[in-house]
Amino acid sequence: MTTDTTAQGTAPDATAPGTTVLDARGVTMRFGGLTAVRGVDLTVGSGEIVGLIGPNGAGKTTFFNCLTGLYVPTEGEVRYKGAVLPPKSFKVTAAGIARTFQNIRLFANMTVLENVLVGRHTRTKEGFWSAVLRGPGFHKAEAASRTRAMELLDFVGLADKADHLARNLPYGEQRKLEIARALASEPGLLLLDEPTAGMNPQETRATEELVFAIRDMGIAILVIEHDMRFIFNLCDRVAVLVQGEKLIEGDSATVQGDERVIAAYLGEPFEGDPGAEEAAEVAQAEAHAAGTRAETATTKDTGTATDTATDTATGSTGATGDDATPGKENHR
Ligand SMILES: Nc1ncnc2c1ncn2[C@@H]1O[C@H](COP(=O)(O)OP(=O)(O)OP(=O)(O)O)[C@@H](O)[C@H]1O
Repeated sequence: MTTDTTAQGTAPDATAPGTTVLDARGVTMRFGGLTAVRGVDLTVGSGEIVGLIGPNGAGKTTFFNCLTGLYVPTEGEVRYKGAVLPPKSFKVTAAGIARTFQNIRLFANMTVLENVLVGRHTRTKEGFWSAVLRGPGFHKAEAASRTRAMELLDFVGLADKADHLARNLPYGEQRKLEIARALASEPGLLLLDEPTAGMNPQETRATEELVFAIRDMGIAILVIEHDMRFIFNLCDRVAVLVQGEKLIEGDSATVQGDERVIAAYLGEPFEGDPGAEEAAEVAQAEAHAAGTRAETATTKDTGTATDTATDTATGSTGATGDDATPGKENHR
């Protein structure tokens, strides 16, 4: 991966230091009777990396969707560089906000380069007739787009795979390609939804470097992630959502030291805490799994390799289904 930001220069939509790039106020999103996000305020300034964390179902992705025009908030307002966001995702992208998705959304049968070129369409001014007639303006614009797309692939470390089909890339590289495609729209704010999900520790570390390099290009970043180490290493500020509401916001030390965050993620729940119910369910599943293992051990005189492998594969937490998927192991 290339992280030499001097080679990449400054992003076209970079903002002067100290400016508020994103200003979300009182964002509420209801789905029928369910309030997924309730009155959330959040700002992201230029040069900042802000983290958004919270247990499963806390409303993080819904909040992201409210920032990108996928959802129109039931209440509240979102401003990007002072202007209220348009209620359509392609207009939000054109305004300068790009995102990646929790579930990778690439064009699997297109090449790596073509995927990045798709991301550039909001930045090319050539119209329909220019494309049909393929005049000099079109060829010039196309060449410029390809050059920029290759620069971005070089930046994320995928230049040598430009001609590969996206579906043939390993999982970690598909995530990088998603980031390159998002950068192709030349954003001033990049929203990353679980960028390290499914990655091994080395890939996670490389992603951390990549995000710092993007920040150094002048792009503000808001990131959702369940990997706490990644978040606290990376972010200038972290906001915690629990049951749709912002529980706390602050620097890494403040958030890590907050007893409600510790209860929701790391330790014992305390009465009335919004994460208490979930933590209690996990504790119950752990107790159940421990009981089952103890019973198995007493009914068998000799342990076998199969027993050990099964215990390891199912995990000591008794996690199944979604909870056992990569990237979900830090949901506590
Ligand atoms: N389109 C929708 N219609 C109805 N309910 C929804 C919709 N999208 C999300 N929800 C609900 O809103 C709540 C918040 O979901 P959301 O996906 O935003 O949480 P999250 O914090 O991103 O969770 P995770 O960490 O598991 O991705 C959940 O109860 C979810 O079931």
